[in-house]
Amino acid sequence: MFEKSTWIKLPRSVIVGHGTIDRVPEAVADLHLAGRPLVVTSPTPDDIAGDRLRDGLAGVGPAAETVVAKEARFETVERVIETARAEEAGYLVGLGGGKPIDIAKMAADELDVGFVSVPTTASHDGIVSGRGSVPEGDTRHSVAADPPLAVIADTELIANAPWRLTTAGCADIISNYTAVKDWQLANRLKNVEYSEYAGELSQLTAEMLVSRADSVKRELEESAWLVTKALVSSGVAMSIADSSRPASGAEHLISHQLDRLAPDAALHGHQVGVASIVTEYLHSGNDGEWTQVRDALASIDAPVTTDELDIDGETFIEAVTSAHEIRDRYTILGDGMSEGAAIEAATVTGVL
Ligand SMILES: NC(=O)C1=CN([C@@H]2O[C@H](COP(=O)(O)OP(=O)(O)OC[C@H]3O[C@@H](n4cnc5c(N)ncnc54)[C@H](OP(=O)(O)O)[C@@H]3O)[C@@H](O)[C@H]2O)C=CC1
Ligand SMILES: O=C(CO)COP(=O)(O)O
Ligand SMILES: [Zn+2]
Repeated sequence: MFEKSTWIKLPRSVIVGHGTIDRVPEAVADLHLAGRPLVVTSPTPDDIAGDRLRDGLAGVGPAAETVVAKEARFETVERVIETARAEEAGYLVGLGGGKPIDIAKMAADELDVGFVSVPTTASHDGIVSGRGSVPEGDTRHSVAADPPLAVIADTELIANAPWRLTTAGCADIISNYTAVKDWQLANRLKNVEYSEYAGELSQLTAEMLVSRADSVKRELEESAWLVTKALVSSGVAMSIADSSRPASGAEHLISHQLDRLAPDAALHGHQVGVASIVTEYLHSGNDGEWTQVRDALASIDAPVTTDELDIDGETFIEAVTSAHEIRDRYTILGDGMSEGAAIEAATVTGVL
């Protein structure tokens, strides 16, 4: 008897383009979101776009309250939940990079209210996905949460954000190549459920971005457009899989370890990019596709070495050799790499 079932949760509206922040009220009305909005943001996005967003929202409902969050921690999520309850917020709007968007996403999930994502950077696919990521103590929690009801990405704002944030978003997408390979490996070796649709979509997203890498250029709004659309597509792949597997394999495990060992040294996307050069080498060997991954990263100005990440080689090797411990997610790292093998892989690929 056939007993499978699936529930795919996706954003209902995705609005990407020039000046779209002014369409947030329209999207809110279209979704029938009602009551007082609570804007969750961080200092820079609040300065850049907070008033414009709040003024717009005041046209379709009560004046918005705001929480300015500096850190993505569980206690910040709690603070947002308390404020939302005290203000009887009807829905939450995350304005900014990954930090405020994750916080708003997790708080909205707990409160069971609607959540709208208004990214001001295209730094990774968490701006669209149904996952929140919070560092806590020695580990990082990747938490399932409902994806945003709407994603409204203003390419003008995103294009004016520091270029390195956009190259980090590109690198997060390029790392989909190795994430999918890890997922397929886990399927073959450990019978982990694999979705062909999600895997193909994730891979296709990376291929399309790489094939258009020539158009990814500093201060070109078209770059923000290309990268944001790729992040949306990657987020959809994760929603189809109901897992971050299509976009998060061993390269993400290594990056999560780097967050712990060298906090705030480099951006998430840049770390996963460099790590994916090494994990691609582990998958396909010396004559394999790791040079393509490296060249794709280099072509969009993303780091390809530990020096460019501003992380020392020893720390990187420690992250590679311990990454398998942090999560029950089978990858090419298996039950762990020896230090010698990790140094060899990082040296051959020029990462060290
Ligand atoms: N949910 C998921 O799947 C994932 C979540 N993450 C999480 O996302 C976070 C990292 O994402 P990231 O976007 O780098 O984090 P941030 O939200 O910290 O944004 C990065 C920096 O960019 C600044 N900024 C944001 N928008 C603009 C703009 N338009 N112009 C100028 N500066 C701007 C921020 O300012 P300010 O300092 O004022 O905030 C911050 O300094 C981490 O918390 C990580 O755990 C990472 C990967 C996946
Ligand atoms: O960053 C991600 C996908 O790009 C998701 O990371 P996690 O698997 O840690 O949630
Ligand atoms: Zn990522």
